[in-house]
Amino acid sequence: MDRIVLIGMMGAGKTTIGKELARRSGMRFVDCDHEIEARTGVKIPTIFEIEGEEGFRRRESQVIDELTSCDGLVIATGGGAVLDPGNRALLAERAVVIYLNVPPQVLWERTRHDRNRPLLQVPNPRERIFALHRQRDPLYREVAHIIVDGGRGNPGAMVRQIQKALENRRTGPCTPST
Ligand SMILES: Nc1ncnc2c1ncn2[C@@H]1O[C@H](COP(=O)(O)OP(=O)(O)OP(=O)(O)O)[C@@H](O)[C@H]1O
Ligand SMILES: O=C(O)C1=C[C@@H](O)[C@@H](O)[C@H](O)C1
Ligand SMILES: [Mg+2]
Repeated sequence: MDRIVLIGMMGAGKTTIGKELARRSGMRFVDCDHEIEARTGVKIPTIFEIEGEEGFRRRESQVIDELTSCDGLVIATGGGAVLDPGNRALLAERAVVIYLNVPPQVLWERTRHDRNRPLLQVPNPRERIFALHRQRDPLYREVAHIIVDGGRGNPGAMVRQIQKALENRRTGPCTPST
């Protein structure tokens, strides 16, 4: 299937890894968050302010439906894309879904200085990351065809690991001939 979707928490590396994976695979990279910002002409925190999380999620589902209908794309989803059962079904059916699994402490270290994540604008953002991770980890696993440990290793090494896993899916794991 000529369509790859990256899922995982805020800060898991979906944008970083997705861009590099697309470059090396001769595919086009698209980021659902950026697509929503381009269509609305405002940043995500502004959408949350005006339309609430519910309004943002409606836009997110629309973009997921459209992008997963196009071929040749590496798609980075927003961290909450798997919350909606309809999104989960579309993703699992239409794409090879890769979960970038990163421990919450690492996610916290990567996102702590970023102001562009409305769900982290709370008195204790670290606790929030841990809670979101507990809630979402089972959903990411439910949808994923491939799970990669994204907490260690530089992005280049992770992309190679993903390419190998994709190749194994296509051809089956290599078994020694007797
Ligand atoms: N494998 C990695 N090793 C070290 N740092 C990384 C790795 N992957 C990403 N990072 C860094 O972590 C930060 C978050 O990465 P990125 O923006 O790609 O995450 P994301 O999953 O797209 O987050 P969001 O859901 O908020 O868009 C960036 O500063 C990036 O440089
Ligand atoms: O984890 C989430 O629910 C979110 C993650 C970001 O990618 C954005 O999609 C938005 O900030 C919501
Ligand atoms: Mg991103």
